[in-house]
Amino acid sequence: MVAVAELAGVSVRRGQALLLDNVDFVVDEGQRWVVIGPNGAGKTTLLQLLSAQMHPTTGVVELLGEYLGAVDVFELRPRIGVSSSAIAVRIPGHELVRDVVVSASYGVVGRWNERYDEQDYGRADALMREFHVSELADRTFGTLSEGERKRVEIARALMTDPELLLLDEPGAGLDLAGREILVATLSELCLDPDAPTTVLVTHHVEEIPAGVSHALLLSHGKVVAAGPIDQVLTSDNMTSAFGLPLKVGIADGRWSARMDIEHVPTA
Ligand SMILES: Nc1ncnc2c1ncn2[C@@H]1O[C@H](COP(=O)(O)OP(=O)(O)OP(=O)(O)O)[C@@H](O)[C@H]1O
Repeated sequence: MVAVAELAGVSVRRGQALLLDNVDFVVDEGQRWVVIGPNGAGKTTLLQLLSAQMHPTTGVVELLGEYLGAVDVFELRPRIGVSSSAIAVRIPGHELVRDVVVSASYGVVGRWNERYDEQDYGRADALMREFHVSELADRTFGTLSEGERKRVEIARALMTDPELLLLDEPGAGLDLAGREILVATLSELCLDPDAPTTVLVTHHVEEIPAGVSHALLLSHGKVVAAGPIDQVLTSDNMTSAFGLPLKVGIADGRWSARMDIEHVPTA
C-alpha cells in the first residue's frame, strides 16, 4: 500500500496547550477515513496538518510523498482538496456557482481575471452534475441553501482532481433533508473506486457515508483507536473517547451512538 499521508510521533503545541499529543496516523491510497472525537479533541488541528496549512511542533508529517518542512507547501496544496467552513466563508456571495467551482483550478476564491478553458468548464460541469447542483450553476452562491452550498463546496474541492480530499464537518448546520441528501452524495463518492483518498471529520456517526473504510478516534489530542471502522467504532472505544457510556451500532449501513443509560454512573 502507498501512504498518502503519514504522521509519526506528531505533536502540536501552542503555549501550554498540547493540541495533538504524539499522534501516529497512516492513510493509505484509496482509503476513506472518518475522524471522530469530542470538542477540542484535535480534529481541526489534524486536518490543518493534512492540508499542509500547519507544521507539527515535533514529529514528522509526510504528505503525498513529501515531508512538511522540506517541501514548498504552495506546490503541495493544489494536490489536496479541502472543503471546510473556513474556506466557504471566503467565497463571495455574489459569485456564480459555476465560477465558485471552476475557480478552484487557480486556487482562488472569487473570480478575477483568470482565463479558464473548455476543459476546466467541462470538468466543473461534470462535478456539478455528480453533486446534483447543475441546475444551480447560474445562481449566486449567496442565494443557496446550506445543503446546496455544501455540495457546491465539495464539487469545488474536487476541481483540481486532488490526490487527497479533506472534508471538515460537511454535515454541520444541515436540516434533516439536507443531511440525508449529503450523506447519499458522499456515499456515492466514497464508494467510487476512482474517487480520491478521503478523510472526513464529523461529530455525528449518523453522518458517516457508506464506503468509509477506516476510523480514527481522537480525544484530548491523543489517538484512542485507529483502523478498520468496525474495529474502531465500538461502544468501548467511543465510551472511552467521549467519557460517557455509549452504545454504538450499525443498521442498514448507518451508524448510531446513544447514551447507554443502564451504565450511567450514579452520583
Ligand atoms: N492557538 C491555540 N492556542 C491554544 N489552544 C488552542 C489553539 N488552537 C486550538 N487550541 C485548542 O486545542 C484544542 C484542539 O482544537 P481543535 O480545533 O483541533 O479541536 P477539534 O477537535 O476540531 O474541536 P471541535 O470539535 O470543537 O471543532 C482545543 O482545546 C482548542 O481550544
